[in-house]
Amino acid sequence: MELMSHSSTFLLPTIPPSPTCALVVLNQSLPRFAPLLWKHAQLRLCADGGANRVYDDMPLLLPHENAFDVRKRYKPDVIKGDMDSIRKEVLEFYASMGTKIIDESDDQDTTDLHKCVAYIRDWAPDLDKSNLCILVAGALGGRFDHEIGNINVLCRFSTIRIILISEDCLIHLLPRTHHHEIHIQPTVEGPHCGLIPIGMPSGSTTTTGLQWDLAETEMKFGGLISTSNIVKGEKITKRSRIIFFSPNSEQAKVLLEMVLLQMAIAHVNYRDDH
Ligand SMILES: Nc1ncnc2c1ncn2[C@@H]1O[C@H](COP(=O)(O)OP(=O)(O)OP(=O)(O)O)[C@@H](O)[C@H]1O
Ligand SMILES: Cc1ncc(C[n+]2csc(CCO)c2C)c(N)n1
Repeated sequence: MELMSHSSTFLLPTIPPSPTCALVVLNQSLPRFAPLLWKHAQLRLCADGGANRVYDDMPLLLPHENAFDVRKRYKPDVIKGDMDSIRKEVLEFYASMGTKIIDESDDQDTTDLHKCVAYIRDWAPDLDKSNLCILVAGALGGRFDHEIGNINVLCRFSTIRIILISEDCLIHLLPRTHHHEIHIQPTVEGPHCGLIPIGMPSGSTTTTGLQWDLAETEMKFGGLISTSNIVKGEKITKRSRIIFFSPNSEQAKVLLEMVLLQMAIAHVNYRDDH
């Protein structure tokens, strides 16, 4: 089974050379490091009411700059959704600046995030999907039905790397088709993390690098799931690693949650000069 590497370099101020990043902004308060994610992304989308958040919150995150200048600079490439949440003035502002508006109000069976991920998938049909990473800002910590809907998008597009990000943590799927190596960025991530089986029990999982490692352990809802786990302390200058083996192809996909260090994120963001 192939090894898949994960590393949240998009949380650091230096631009990572790869992979290609797309950003989707959802309809929740922008995390304070939103300008950094925006800088790293080659394509920026707002899911319906997410456009209100960019319009309202970006100037608040950059209080020393003129609000109109900030709005002009942080112009989404695409606004897509069923358009029942975006304000008229916001729609008109971005439309007049050349943002592509895609109204899919006819589709009331998929979420606005789903619609945006489908757009990104089709945007670069020739791009090797292992080189694409979709960052989703504002995906967690809000309404529970929306949160679960956002997690369901990870499962529906399980061959695409999608990372759901909130102010406090980020989560991504560890597909059962691969072994996984997770590089922790100790200035912004950890030490807490969780491994959560999703969809069905995870028959047998093995990890190294955690305080409570799993050794061919079954995880399932109603049984053991790995919450409040800790990445084993390594020197802060050294990148920590978790190795995660999923040897049983019948087992569930597993969600990895990494807790984000608030202060360090703020520090990264303050140093960001866009
Ligand atoms: N409170 C929330 N928590 C988590 N995600 C959210 C929340 N609100 C919105 N989202 C995400 O942002 C996207 C766009 O939000 P928006 O409010 O425009 O959606 P919506 O479909 O109009 O929601 P609804 O009609 O259920 O209020 C949603 O598809 C969802 O992925
Ligand atoms: C069984 C079922 N439950 C809920 C909805 C409603 N719904 C799901 S996604 C969506 C679009 C939100 O922008 C809406 C309204 C549905 N269609 N089918």
